[in-house]
Amino acid sequence: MIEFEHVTKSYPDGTVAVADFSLRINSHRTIALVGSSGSGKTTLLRMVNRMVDPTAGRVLIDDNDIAAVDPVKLRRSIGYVMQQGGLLPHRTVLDNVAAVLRLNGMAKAESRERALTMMDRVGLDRSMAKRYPGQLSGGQQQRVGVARALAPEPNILLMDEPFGAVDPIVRRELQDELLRLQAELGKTILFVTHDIEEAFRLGDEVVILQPGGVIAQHDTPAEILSNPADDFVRGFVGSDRAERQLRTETRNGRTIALDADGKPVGVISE
Ligand SMILES: Nc1ncnc2c1ncn2[C@@H]1O[C@H](COP(=O)(O)OP(=O)(O)OP(=O)(O)O)[C@@H](O)[C@H]1O
Repeated sequence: MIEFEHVTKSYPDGTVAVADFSLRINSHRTIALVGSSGSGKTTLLRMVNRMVDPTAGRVLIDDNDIAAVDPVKLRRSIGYVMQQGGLLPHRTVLDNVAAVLRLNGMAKAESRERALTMMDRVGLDRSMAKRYPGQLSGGQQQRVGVARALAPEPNILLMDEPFGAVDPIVRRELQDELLRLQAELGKTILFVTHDIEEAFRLGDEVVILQPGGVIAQHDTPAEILSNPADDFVRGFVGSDRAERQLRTETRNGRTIALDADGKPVGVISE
């Protein structure tokens, strides 16, 4: 369990990135933090592995205040996937995936074996192991990033816009892959995105942020769509948009879903 208790982060230049933010994240859940640029998402995520320390308030993991935990040790125990993958360009894929294992003192042969298994897990062919990150597609690089984060078997996975830089089709594939992995692994995932569709697809719960890390709504996707807290949320999730306003119609004996413009978007299965 991760708990933010009244955390504030102000930077020396006076910017208050997050003010009095509280949130409890239960274990084995995927929480999507979504908000526009500058709403404090990255700041909050980085508080969990102490890449950012709050100026006030506390962050607890399993009831322990992480301010008392050595930051390097903490970072090695928590998976972290960044937008651009953050891979080491002059190290092979295999060495990238094995990097934290080696830092944690695992023997070379064992770490390489574990790294290959992780590559299998995330759907990367073993033939990629000897390549360098620059020789991979954007989607493959993100898979390497996920494999590397998962290799030390962390309980917590932090993901900061991990699929933001890939095209929509690959993005969808990577989202599916993450859903599949999560069903298998049951990690506690904190996922940052500015894309509400992605948040709804991946999050068991979604936290919609306003600037300053103010929580506009924290709920399940279904609850947010059916019961938006206010106009800000309504606008953010686009519940007034034509593609969200679905109606059904029966054609050729089947029930199809149409958006507000009458465009068919799917079939209702009985
Ligand atoms: N080192 C820093 N010094 C001063 N201000 C900062 C610093 N880092 C972040 N900020 C400010 O804090 C606020 C929140 O930034 P943060 O990166 O957490 O937002 P975000 O929601 O992740 O944005 P994005 O989606 O653009 O990444 C912004 O106004 C940003 O300019």
